[in-house]
Amino acid sequence: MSPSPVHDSWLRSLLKTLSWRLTATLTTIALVYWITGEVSLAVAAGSLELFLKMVLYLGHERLWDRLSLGRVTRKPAVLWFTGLSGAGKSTLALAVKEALEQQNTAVAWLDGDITRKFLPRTGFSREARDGNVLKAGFIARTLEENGVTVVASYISPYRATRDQVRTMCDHFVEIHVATPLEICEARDVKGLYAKARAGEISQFTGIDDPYEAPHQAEIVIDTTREDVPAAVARILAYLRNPPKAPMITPTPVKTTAAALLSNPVAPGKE
Ligand SMILES: Nc1ncnc2c1ncn2[C@@H]1O[C@H](COP(=O)(O)OS(=O)(=O)O)[C@@H](OP(=O)(O)O)[C@H]1O
Ligand SMILES: Nc1ncnc2c1ncn2[C@@H]1O[C@H](COP(=O)(O)OP(=O)(O)O)[C@@H](O)[C@H]1O
Repeated sequence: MSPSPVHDSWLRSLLKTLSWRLTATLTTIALVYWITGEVSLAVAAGSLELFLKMVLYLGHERLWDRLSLGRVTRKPAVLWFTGLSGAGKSTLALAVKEALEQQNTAVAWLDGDITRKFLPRTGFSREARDGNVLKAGFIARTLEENGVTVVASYISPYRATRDQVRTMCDHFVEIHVATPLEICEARDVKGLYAKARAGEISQFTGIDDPYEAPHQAEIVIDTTREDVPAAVARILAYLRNPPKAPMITPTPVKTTAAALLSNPVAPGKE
């Protein structure tokens, strides 16, 4: 059994000991007085018990803190949201992150719009996107290895690259945000579809760059049919109760940082 990452500090145990002892001792004093009608006996019993049981309780509490028996810990996962620009990846990823935090799950959100600002060589050529997605995948799997569940929202348009990230992670859940192109274009959250149609930006996914939909995503969400709370509930239900046999059995490939660094996106290919 792996050690639990959640532990109580000594101070917390001590405060719990004091608060419990106060409650329990006052109860004892009241009971002894009720049974015997003698104040001095009630106070004597309470005082003896106060010190003896405080020591016993603290020892007992620290012992239980060392045991993982019966502790419910969620296995970390990488929830990979893929889909067209404007499909709803970021909206859903953030909502899932917040829902998991409510359940005291350690969770991190990786989003293309954010990580592109600090990851090197993140253009929109095929090679640059592959590099971008693999780097994000590497960060995701490193977080996962350290007990953090990851919600990642990347267009990640190429099937083979997503499958490569799958092999890097222990528990990869591919979530296809399958909003149709015409809806994404009508939303045009950032005005990028209009620019792409006007020829002001090129290599835009769904317009003049391909999006390869997953063949076997664990979860498919069409945001025209399912609102955010319903989709979040379905994702959480999947995590609570994943299918016994995984739909896809990847061959684990532990891509190392060194391997990623030795295969960078060639400068000028962005
Ligand atoms: N040419 C082109 N194609 C697609 N997207 C473009 C492009 N230029 C800029 N953007 C903006 O970049 C965001 C996509 O970044 P990603 O890191 O998710 O892309 S990828 O996975 O590497 O393909 C994407 O964000 P989302 O709309 O949140 O998906 C766009 O805002
Ligand atoms: N059911 C839904 N799920 C997610 N987003 C939705 C849904 N219905 C409407 N939207 C809207 O669609 C837009 C999706 O934008 P965003 O999450 O930034 O997409 P992406 O990250 O895929 O580019 C947001 O304005 C969001 O409010």
